[in-house]
Amino acid sequence: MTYTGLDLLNNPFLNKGTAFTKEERKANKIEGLLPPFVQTLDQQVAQAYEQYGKKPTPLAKRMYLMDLFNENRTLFYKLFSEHVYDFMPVVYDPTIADTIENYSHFFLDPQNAAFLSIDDQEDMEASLKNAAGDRDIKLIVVTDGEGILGIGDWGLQGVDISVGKLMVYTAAAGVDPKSVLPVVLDAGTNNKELLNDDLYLGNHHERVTGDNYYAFVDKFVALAEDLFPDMYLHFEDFGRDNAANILNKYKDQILTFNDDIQGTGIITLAGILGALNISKEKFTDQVYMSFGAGTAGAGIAKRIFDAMVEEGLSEEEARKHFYLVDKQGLLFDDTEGLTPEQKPFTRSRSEFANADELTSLEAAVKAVHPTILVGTSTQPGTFTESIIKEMAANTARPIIFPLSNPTKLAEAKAEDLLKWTDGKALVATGIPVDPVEYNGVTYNIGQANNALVYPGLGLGAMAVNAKLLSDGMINKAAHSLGGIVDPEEAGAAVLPPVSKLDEFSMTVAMGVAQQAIDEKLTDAKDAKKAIDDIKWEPKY
Ligand SMILES: NC(=O)c1ccc[n+]([C@@H]2O[C@H](COP(=O)([O-])OP(=O)(O)OC[C@H]3O[C@@H](n4cnc5c(N)ncnc54)[C@H](O)[C@@H]3O)[C@@H](O)[C@H]2O)c1
Ligand SMILES: O=C(O)C[C@H](O)C(=O)O
Ligand SMILES: [Mn+2]
Repeated sequence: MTYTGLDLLNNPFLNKGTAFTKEERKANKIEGLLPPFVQTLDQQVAQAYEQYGKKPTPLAKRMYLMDLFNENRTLFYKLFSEHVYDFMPVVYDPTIADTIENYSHFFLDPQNAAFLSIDDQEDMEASLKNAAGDRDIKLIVVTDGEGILGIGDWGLQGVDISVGKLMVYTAAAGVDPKSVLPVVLDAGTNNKELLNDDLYLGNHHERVTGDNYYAFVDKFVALAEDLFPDMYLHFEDFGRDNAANILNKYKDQILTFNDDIQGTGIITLAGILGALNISKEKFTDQVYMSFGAGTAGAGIAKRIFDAMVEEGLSEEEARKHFYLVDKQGLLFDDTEGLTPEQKPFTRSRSEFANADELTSLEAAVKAVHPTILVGTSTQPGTFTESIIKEMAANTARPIIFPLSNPTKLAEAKAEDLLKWTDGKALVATGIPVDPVEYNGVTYNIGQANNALVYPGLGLGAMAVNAKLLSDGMINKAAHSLGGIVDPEEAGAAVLPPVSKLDEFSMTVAMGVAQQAIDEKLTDAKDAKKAIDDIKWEPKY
């Protein structure tokens, strides 16, 4: 289809704004619809960056960038690619949390998303077709908004996480923005604030659950597969009761990925391997404690467990290294309300003289002496000074990752963790953190956020159009992030810096694509060529 006139200027995938040449303006019936001076992309970028710099807050900056995104994707991504480090916390986490909480009130533009309602399922096929238009969709990020970051149920407003995750795919890994589709499944919301808000743009009823909910998800997956057969389907921020069920249902049938379970597992494993490169300790000697054992917490534990088994431990031996702490305290095999994902990692009460007292993180840390403590609890400030000092008293280089997002929910601040452990802690955080000065050393803080890995993983899998996302491909991604940071340098980070996100996304993509070829999950033969062929760059 050829777009001309205002249809062209209003199409963000094709619009070049003031960069349309005189010839293009004539040929496309837009002469006189733009100021006469023809700009280069670089001039447009300079102008946009100047305006960006004048916005007073991260939220104002994000809203300005979203305007740009709505107008002209090429310009948006050119600017983003030149300022990845600065823009990540503005475009993505943590600022995205503010726009999700206020989505209905801020609403201006649907951003080419598909809004699928459980109440209008007969429209689903048309909705997906309408949203795709004449674009060839290769990547969908879908959410139902029930477990947005750690801020809970935001119903339809969660669509912003689908849009935001996709932005990072393009900025980090060069996924063609024309080939992506953000989707929200609106099954209702249990957020009272939204249900009582006349301006809320989603379904004003409680969440539909059980068979009707799963039938809705099934219908979406089947239609999306049918309409877009080469698609990579990324699930994001589903609730704890559904996320793993959905992944388990589809992962052996289609090319699909759950970011909170698998992406977080990969980046946390990579961070632990990075930390052990610094401390020179052995992976299979570690004692792992998870605080918060929901979608992410249990997903991470499973990945670390699988890696220990790959290192040669039997499953039984490996299991002995894991301790999960959730609302109930340390999880035992007879604890009430265990999820299926928690069950493999529960302990027996007979292992402890004081098992009934292990109902808090502090008691569990005292009893177990973990060497690794990962927070995915959504409970801010819960890694207290006394807990961290207790941990540090029993291990030389405690590995401590407070991963709950956004910033206001983090279990601890990196600078406190370093101070409380006299610089010994090996820290990574979920959100970006500036380097910490302590006792004359500059500590770089790794960001253990799945955004460091899902773009490369997805690009690699999409480039070769893999049949499935295998454990081997996932494992390869986790092992692709080493070798970038010099572990001998004082204050070295446990993960590579976000400023090199585009570079190491390619390493991840190459590893993943090659693994798919080796496992015969694709007809492609040449990983590099497949990636070069699919990779998009922002230029006119
Ligand atoms: N850094 C990353 O890449 C990354 C990735 C995914 C999730 N996360 C963060 O992890 C957090 C959890 O996300 P999720 O998707 O697993 O959510 P979830 O709701 O599935 O899990 C949260 C878990 O924490 C538990 N919990 C709540 N209060 C607790 C308490 N007082 N003590 C102990 N446990 C408690 C809940 O029972 C639940 O099991 C969020 O803040 C999210 O932003 C970070
Ligand atoms: O969105 C993020 O920043 C990471 C993660 O997927 C989360 O849910 O917190
Ligand atoms: Mn998430």
